[in-house]
Amino acid sequence: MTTSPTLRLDGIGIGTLSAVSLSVAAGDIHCLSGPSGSGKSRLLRAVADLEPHAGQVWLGEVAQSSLPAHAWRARVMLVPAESQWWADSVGEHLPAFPAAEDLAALGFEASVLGWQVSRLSSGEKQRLALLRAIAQGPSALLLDEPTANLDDATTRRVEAWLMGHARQRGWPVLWVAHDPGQIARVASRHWRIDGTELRAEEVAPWR
Ligand SMILES: Nc1ncnc2c1ncn2[C@@H]1O[C@H](COP(=O)(O)OP(=O)(O)OP(=O)(O)O)[C@@H](O)[C@H]1O
Repeated sequence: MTTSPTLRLDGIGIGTLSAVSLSVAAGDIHCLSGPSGSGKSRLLRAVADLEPHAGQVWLGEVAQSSLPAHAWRARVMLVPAESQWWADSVGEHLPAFPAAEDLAALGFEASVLGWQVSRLSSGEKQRLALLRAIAQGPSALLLDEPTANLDDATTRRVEAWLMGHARQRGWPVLWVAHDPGQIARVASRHWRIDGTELRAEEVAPWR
């Protein structure tokens, strides 16, 4: 497998969405928007092999259907809007000690690893879910409104951090976003769900 694969959706059908096709190149970020309930999260779940769907997803030369679901999900990593936590402390969810620069970029010190999950705010959970996802060593990222609970300054920091990692590690990223400003800042392409279809939208020319 190549280290910097393209993520390709080929005729994905799920819920009311039919035959969604798009390609996200390595290191590139595409944003996905659309009205509430239009199917953004379900589309990401289909790409992550968490819901049955029509069509095929490719990561480079590897087809989703050729791998067990857990192996696919380890490569094509979904960070859902609401993260799940199963152990008591933050550190128990991480496979290794995170890089100091990643902790700092997300606004944490190393002591966060000893924090109880029950004390985390929504925004802390959201940032730590991102840290946990990248710690698994994915090859592609699916982000469902990853800054929804964050203030403006923190949002900008998280955007810069994600963009830097996507570029450096060659991840294709599919990112659900509602804010046109965010889409203009992070995305090279913008797809909008319109009924049963996905439409390409202009990305702001001043980007
Ligand atoms: N497993 C399922 N089976 C059937 N319908 C579902 C299932 N999961 C979600 N839905 C429905 O599919 C539609 C799309 O849901 P989805 O969560 O993808 O919306 P969304 O575009 O992400 O919305 P929002 O912006 O509000 O988060 C909704 O009407 C939802 O109720």
